[in-house]
Amino acid sequence: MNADQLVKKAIEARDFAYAPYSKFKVGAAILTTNQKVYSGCNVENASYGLTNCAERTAIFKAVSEGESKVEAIAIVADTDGPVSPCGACRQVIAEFCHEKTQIILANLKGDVEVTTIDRLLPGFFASSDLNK
Ligand SMILES: O=c1ccn([C@H]2C[C@H](O)[C@@H](CO)O2)c(=O)[nH]1
Ligand SMILES: [Zn+2]
Repeated sequence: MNADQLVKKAIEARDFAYAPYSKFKVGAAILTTNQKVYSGCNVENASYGLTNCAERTAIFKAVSEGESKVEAIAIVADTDGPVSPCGACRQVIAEFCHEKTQIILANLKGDVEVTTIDRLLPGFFASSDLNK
């Protein structure tokens, strides 16, 4: 599964976004080190703060099925440039990625930026920071 294919999966997942409040639909798809693919969309709630972003939906689906090593993640929204994941999702991605995990930021126009967690969230809090 290459980057283009993963973006396509994210676009497909975006169609399932439950975003009646913001109307801002987001899709995500991840490829695990075992070559499994999991996708997700944002899921909003009338109690707005309970909203779950697309990236976290996809990652939580994978982890809850025993796949917790992310090799690549694609995120897509209808933005001017490649979508920018929120801070909470950056921290969750950091938990399950490695330093070379491809983080593919895209939009519906076909703009694509491939980046890494060190660029998205420098100095992220990690398990190595615990118990010091
Ligand atoms: O990277 C992002 C940014 C926002 N959202 C969702 C949360 C909310 O449902 C809507 C507007 O913030 O977009 C995501 O799913 N991923
Ligand atoms: Zn988020």
